[in-house]
Amino acid sequence: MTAAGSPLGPVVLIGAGLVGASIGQALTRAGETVHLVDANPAHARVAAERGAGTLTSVAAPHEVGLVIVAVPPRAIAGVVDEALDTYRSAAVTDVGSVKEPVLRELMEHRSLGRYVGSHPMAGSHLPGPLAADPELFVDRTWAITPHPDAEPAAVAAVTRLAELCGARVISLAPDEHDRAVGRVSHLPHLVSAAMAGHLLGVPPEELSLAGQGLRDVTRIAGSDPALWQQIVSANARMLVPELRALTKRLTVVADQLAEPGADVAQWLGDGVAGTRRLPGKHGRAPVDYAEVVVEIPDAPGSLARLFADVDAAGVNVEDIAIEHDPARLVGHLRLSVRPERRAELDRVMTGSGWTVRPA
Ligand SMILES: NC(=O)C1=CN([C@@H]2O[C@H](COP(=O)(O)OP(=O)(O)OC[C@H]3O[C@@H](n4cnc5c(N)ncnc54)[C@H](O)[C@@H]3O)[C@@H](O)[C@H]2O)C=CC1
Ligand SMILES: O=C(O)C(=O)Cc1ccc(O)cc1
Repeated sequence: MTAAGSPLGPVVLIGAGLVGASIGQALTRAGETVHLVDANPAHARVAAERGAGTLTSVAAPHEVGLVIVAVPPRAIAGVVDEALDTYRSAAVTDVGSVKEPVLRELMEHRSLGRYVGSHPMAGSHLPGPLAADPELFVDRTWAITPHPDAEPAAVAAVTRLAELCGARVISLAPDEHDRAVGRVSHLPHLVSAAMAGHLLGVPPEELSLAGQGLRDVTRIAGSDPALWQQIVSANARMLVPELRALTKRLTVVADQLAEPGADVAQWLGDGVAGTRRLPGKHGRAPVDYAEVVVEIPDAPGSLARLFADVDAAGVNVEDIAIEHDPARLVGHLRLSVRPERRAELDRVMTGSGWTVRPA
């Protein structure tokens, strides 16, 4: 196993899908040797072609420093179990979205000093190695969930893995982790799926009125249902009470609106207060950014020209979003900037010939 700060040693990555291949790319870029293994040989091949590691098998399994298991949740415990037997001095981690059930299953039949669970809090709605991105984890949180018997060297190796991927590490007990991600990741997924599923009953002529708000709320519902079925069922213990509490919150507003002259300002105000509790960029306090919306023609080179003009304005852009106009061949680029910089960006963009729309 590795000491803090030194190379991880040969790494074996089992599961070269979205998360696995992204980790492989980041580690390979950092100079580590990564051996790729996947039940689907095409995934391993694509991941290798995209710079996630090598398809050659490990010559000396006892020299492997770290094994990373990035397979779907249901397969994790079995694969970790086998990896602990095959790679007899390696630290072994998994990147699954739910930690406690995997630990409980493993603890039933073996000692686990070299196993430390972990979970990078970044992903995509697209599965498989074609969607992999070596930058996926940069500045994102990576939870490490050591159990009481975890060896310090194994914890150090997994911490180093997260750091080499550019992530910020936090350490949590497995069930604390599951409660937290149930609230901030799995419940939002179910809410998004509920809203999107509700659209099945909305006629197409009404859907043509949809704006960015509906797209924002339903974006994550487009993720792989086979993966999410496994995630939410593994974390059902934490999710069921949260779902019931959220259902009550919806019932409150339905009951209020059923009364003539209903006042739901307090209920909506709680929503505003909730958004302000989320940490801002890079974990800093949230800032209310101002927005400048610029119309962009759907033509090659437009975005590059636009960004060159934004750059010339000398205004730091904190976030961007692109919306497509459903009726015309234009897009709207929404630039978030600090409020005191909004007027200057508006002035420079208008002066450079761009159409600035009301935000
Ligand atoms: N998709 C996301 O946004 C995130 C997912 N995760 C977790 O990461 C893990 C992987 O998820 P994704 O990369 O999104 O899935 P994916 O479907 O893109 O990749 C999973 C890979 O594992 C392979 N595989 C399946 N069973 C295997 C086995 N028994 N042995 C070897 N390979 C096997 C599949 O062929 C596939 O290439 C899951 O446990 C998930 O909970 C964690 C953070 C984010
Ligand atoms: O849910 C989120 O906020 C994401 O950014 C994507 C994601 C999906 C599944 C995970 O286990 C972790 C992260």
